[in-house]
Amino acid sequence: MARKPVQIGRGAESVTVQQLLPPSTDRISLVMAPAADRPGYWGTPTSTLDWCEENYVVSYYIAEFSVGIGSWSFHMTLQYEMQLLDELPMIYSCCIFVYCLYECFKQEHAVNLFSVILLLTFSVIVSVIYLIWKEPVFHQVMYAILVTFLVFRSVYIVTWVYPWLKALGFTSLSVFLLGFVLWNIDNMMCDSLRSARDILPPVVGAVTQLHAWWHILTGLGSYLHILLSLQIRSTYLKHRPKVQFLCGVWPMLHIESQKDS
Ligand SMILES: CCCCCCCC/C=C\CCCCCCCC(=O)N[C@@H](CO)[C@H](O)/C=C/CCCCCCCCCCCCC
Ligand SMILES: [Ca+2]
Ligand SMILES: [Zn+2]
Repeated sequence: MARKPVQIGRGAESVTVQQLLPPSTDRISLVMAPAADRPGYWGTPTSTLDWCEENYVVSYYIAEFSVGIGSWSFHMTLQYEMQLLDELPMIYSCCIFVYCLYECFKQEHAVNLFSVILLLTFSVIVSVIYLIWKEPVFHQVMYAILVTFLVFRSVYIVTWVYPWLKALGFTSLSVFLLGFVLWNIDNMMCDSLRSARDILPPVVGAVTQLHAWWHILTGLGSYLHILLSLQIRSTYLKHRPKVQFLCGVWPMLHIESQKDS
């Protein structure tokens, strides 16, 4: 698991071990031992998770560099409210993707009220439980369940319905799973990674921020998964979708306008 903030005391009066040390200790520790967290603008972390990336080492205002508005606010501040902005939308967006992929072979404009209510209820229950029981593993398991539903449905569709979409489906899955592997290594081998960063040149050290790779790879994997969902749905609706590569590298979906058909 990611490290939980080491805290002395509770609430507003609490301080981290690092804050009790004189500023010079911080600098010495950079040479003598794995780089340590520093105090920063946003105060003591109140989030229930604190990732392996050393806090406030690059900027006094940013605890951890990251991506996306919710994730960026969480990593920048390590405040509990911002953590919710990062984590709860994962559940909501994943529920939307589950709905799309399980309802993709329905007529245009059809709405399955039962699925909508089921997924809405799931989202509300997960949110309420997570607001009361601040256990990150609970959120992670709920998210993993939703991703597993997506994986099984995608594998079914690319195996039995549209086999020509196998490459896209399995690329999306592999990229996402590679991100998950790196996320686990970052959590389990944090001390070794921090020690390595102490002796590596800064640019090489930055590449060992595996949580950042998790964000890059899940971002890419999710993008490819959305592309796959769009392909499936528009193929079903006979819109003749085609994956085209912007500048020869970036995959995008091209759908011919209705009057061309
Ligand atoms: C067939 C391909 C499947 C791809 C699925 C794509 C699903 C996309 C769904 C939502 C997109 C949002 C993802 C962005 C997440 C950004 C937020 C984030 O990473 N926050 C972290 C902190 O910054 C957060 O705390 C991390 C939580 C990690 C939870 C780990 C979940 C485990 C995933 C399990 C995968 C199981 C695969 C099972 C295969 C059978
Ligand atoms: Ca950290
Ligand atoms: Zn993150």
